[in-house]
Amino acid sequence: MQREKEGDLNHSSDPSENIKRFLAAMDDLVIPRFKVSDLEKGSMKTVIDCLVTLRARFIPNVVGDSISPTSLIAKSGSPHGDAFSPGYFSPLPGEERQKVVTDSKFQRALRTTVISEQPAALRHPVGHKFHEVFQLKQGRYADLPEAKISEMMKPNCLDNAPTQSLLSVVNGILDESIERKNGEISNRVACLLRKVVQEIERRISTQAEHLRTQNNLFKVREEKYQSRIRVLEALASGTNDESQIVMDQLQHVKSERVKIEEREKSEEEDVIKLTKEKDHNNLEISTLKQELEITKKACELRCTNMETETKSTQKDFEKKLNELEHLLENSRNTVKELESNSETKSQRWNQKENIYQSVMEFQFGALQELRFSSTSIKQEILKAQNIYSEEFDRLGVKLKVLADAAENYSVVLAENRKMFNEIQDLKGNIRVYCRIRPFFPGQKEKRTTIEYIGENGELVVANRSKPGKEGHRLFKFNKIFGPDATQAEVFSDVQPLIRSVLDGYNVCIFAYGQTGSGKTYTMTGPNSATKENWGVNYRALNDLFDISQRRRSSIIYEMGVQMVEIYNEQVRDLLSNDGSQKKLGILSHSQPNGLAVPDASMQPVKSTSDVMDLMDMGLRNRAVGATALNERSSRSHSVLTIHVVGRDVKTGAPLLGNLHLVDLAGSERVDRSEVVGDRLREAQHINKSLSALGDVIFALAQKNLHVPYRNSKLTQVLQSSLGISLLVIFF
Ligand SMILES: Nc1ncnc2c1ncn2[C@@H]1O[C@H](COP(=O)(O)OP(=O)(O)OP(=O)(O)O)[C@@H](O)[C@H]1O
Repeated sequence: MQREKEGDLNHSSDPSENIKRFLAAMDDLVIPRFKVSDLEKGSMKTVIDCLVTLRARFIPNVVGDSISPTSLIAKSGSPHGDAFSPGYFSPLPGEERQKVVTDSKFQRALRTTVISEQPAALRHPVGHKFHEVFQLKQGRYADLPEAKISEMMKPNCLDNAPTQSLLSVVNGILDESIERKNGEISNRVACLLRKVVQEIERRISTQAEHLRTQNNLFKVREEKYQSRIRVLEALASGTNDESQIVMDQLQHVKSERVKIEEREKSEEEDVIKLTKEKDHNNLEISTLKQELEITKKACELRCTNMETETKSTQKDFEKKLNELEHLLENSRNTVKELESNSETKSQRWNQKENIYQSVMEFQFGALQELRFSSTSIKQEILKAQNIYSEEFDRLGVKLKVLADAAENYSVVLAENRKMFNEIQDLKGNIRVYCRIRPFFPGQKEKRTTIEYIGENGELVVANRSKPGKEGHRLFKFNKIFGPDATQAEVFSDVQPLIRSVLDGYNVCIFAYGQTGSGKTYTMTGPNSATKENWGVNYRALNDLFDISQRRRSSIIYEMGVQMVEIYNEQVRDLLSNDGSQKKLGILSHSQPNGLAVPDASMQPVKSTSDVMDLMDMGLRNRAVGATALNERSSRSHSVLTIHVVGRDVKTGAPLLGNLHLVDLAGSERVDRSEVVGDRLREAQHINKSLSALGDVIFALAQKNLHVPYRNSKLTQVLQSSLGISLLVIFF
């Protein structure tokens, strides 16, 4: 085919040969083909199918009917168009295609006449005759023999004659008649002329018909093309929108590309950085590898050690395993024993279970009884509840009475307090008790000077150096405690006065006597005293806190302690923490709170133990010196003052009371103590202050207007309390 298209010069001039070559080409292309006999029979269906398939193979995009026969003719370009005539390529079916085939033959006839009339005329016998007619141009048509004209007049004789030849015949006849001047034409020529003209007319009408058909076809195709154009236009407009979207996308892609480029740049930088890091890491890895190598070697060494250890351990394990197996054997034996024991135990448990079962049954019976009794108890409880509610009502009434009584209690208490203190007053503001110290071990009791101890405080002391009445002296005291009197008995007479302190009175308790006469013993107690040996101080303080605790619902008390010593007419603080021995000043006028030495430390106390701790501290600080009479003789007055501040809970009225516990210095005569120098001076100060105290007490007892407080530091310190105090003096 290609060769045919390219106008291969080797093609044969024989059409049947050409058809064979065509069919061979079809076989090469594996296209279903027609047979030569089909062409001979005129059956065109297989031929057309073959050609359609061929066309579809080589021109796949062209629809069958879109190719006009003319275009196919032009394409074929073959001068031997019998096998490849335009009609064979036409897709028109049936009659129409047949027409086209016919028309094509006509056209071919016309064309061959116009373009190359000679070869067509040569191929057809009638054409040959027409050639001969044409050759008659030099002769005359009128002179044609009748037989020849008759042959030309035969039907179908002119069918294959070229139209140009026919027209030449007509022209020739007409020219010939014009040349004859008279215009006559023979009948034979006229018949020939008519025949030729009729053939020409027939051909023209056929051509016109064909043109009409073609025109219709073209119209139909035009409409088709128009609709296709519209579709394509629609598609083109759609394509515009799409192209716009594509442009946007392209823009977006460009921006994305820029971003990607930037990212690539940063990634490149990262890559550089990473490469550096990689180098660094590689370096580290190489060092690590070296370390690893070293470690590996060490590990190998360790492994070898461990292997040796493992072997030894394995041996140990094997030994232990043997031991364990032995133990296991023992254990098995034990288990067997235990199993037999457990068997006996289980039998015992079964027995016990039976016992428990019977006990349970008994308990169940008891439970039933308990249930009965609980219901009866419930009833009793209900009864009791009723009784209780009645009782509560009655109690409420009684409680009201009690509340009323409590209202009056504080009034009664105040009255009671007043009466109590009046009784104390009646007993005397100043009480002087005498306590006789027992003989020390080794002293002869026959050498006693005490002749008589009366019931009412009379004491007769014998002075054996003086004869007669002068040898006996009578002393009168509020009470005399004999050598056998206990600490508790001594305190019992003082005890009521402690209560008065909490009622707002000032109480002074002195211990007066010679060195070694038992002042400290009476006031404090012996060294490391037990509760039984406690002196007046401890017992008084204990009572003070006890009573204050009992009264806390009506009066709240706060207590503070001061402890000073008067040594050589100088006042020192015994409770100072810094241990300073600074001299303290004394206020000349009595203060409402009873504080005569304001600069002395005031330590708040909440319990007896607090005070005891402070007293221990004070006693340690107290100046103690040795004399011929007593190794532990104190030559200073110690004054322990408990300041009590009370506040009535209801009224808020304040209460101020002071308790002075005074352990006076030894009152022995100077000549007897056989002291000189500093000791003599100490003794003189002591005697002077004791004498001043005696004067003050005498003036108070006599109720003198003038009381000489200013004669000693001792009386000055106690001035605020001595005037309105209850005084107790122990001799
Ligand atoms: N009633 C008593 N019963 C038993 N022992 C006593 C009694 N009174 C005092 N003593 C003892 O007598 C000794 C002297 O007593 P204490 O120290 O109390 O005398 P003092 O008058 O305080 O002497 P100073 O003036 O030196 O302080 C102490 O050993 C004491 O235990």
